[in-house]
Amino acid sequence: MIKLKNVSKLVHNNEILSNITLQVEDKDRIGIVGLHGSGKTILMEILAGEIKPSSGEVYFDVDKRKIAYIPQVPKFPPYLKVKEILNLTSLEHFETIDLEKDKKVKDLSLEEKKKLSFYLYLPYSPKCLLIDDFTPGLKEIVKNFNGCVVISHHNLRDIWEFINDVIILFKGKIVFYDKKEKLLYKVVLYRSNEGIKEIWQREEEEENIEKDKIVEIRKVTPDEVFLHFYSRT
Ligand SMILES: Nc1ncnc2c1ncn2[C@@H]1O[C@H](COP(=O)(O)OP(=O)(O)OP(=O)(O)O)[C@@H](O)[C@H]1O
Repeated sequence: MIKLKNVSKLVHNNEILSNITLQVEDKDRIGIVGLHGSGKTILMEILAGEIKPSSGEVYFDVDKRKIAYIPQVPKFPPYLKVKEILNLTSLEHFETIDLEKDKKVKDLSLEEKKKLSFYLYLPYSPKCLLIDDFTPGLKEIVKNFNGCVVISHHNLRDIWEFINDVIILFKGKIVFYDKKEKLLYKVVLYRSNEGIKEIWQREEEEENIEKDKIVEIRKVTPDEVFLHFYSRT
């Protein structure tokens, strides 16, 4: 549905995305995680067709109006009321929308602005949902969305239940792109001549330390794995 091939982005001569290749298919649910400044927003803007890369190719095999893109901080005229914005669309059943219709944009929380952003796409029956920086209040929207989903966030914990695949960005590069289960690890603590040491292993692997040397086996969270292997300089 959306494909990026060898995409890079320069801003003021700094390469803030490098050689990104990825593919979002109809039923994919992808989480994009990375530390602050790793390039998540720029990548989401490219996936949404909002900005163009400096080099590489972007293919959209979908009507772009059907890509519901929820920016990190959606912008609407501050003094318009929710109902005035909804009136600009061909949306018919406002009553199903869980926002106060008489509230002005300036009085909405960030989460409410994100929801409003999503509702504006409803008349187009969106096929793909892109959320830049997930917030918990969007949970129901994500769960019930029928189509591809790409969510960026700075940790895996908050988005784990909604995604199947994970992309980890580090300094503008993809350093991990696979099924989320590949991030399930355990730490084996064992006795050695130099004291207690640890080894990180995939959860399903047999411990490759002699049994009588093992002190403890500890499950680690996917976020610990993300920080340990994929976010170090
Ligand atoms: N318009 C711009 N001009 C200069 N630098 C920019 C611009 N936009 C982004 N950058 C830089 O590009 C890098 C990636 O930014 P981006 O906002 O995509 O990261 P992010 O992963 O979304 O971060 P965060 O988690 O803080 O939202 C950062 O180092 C940022 O400072």
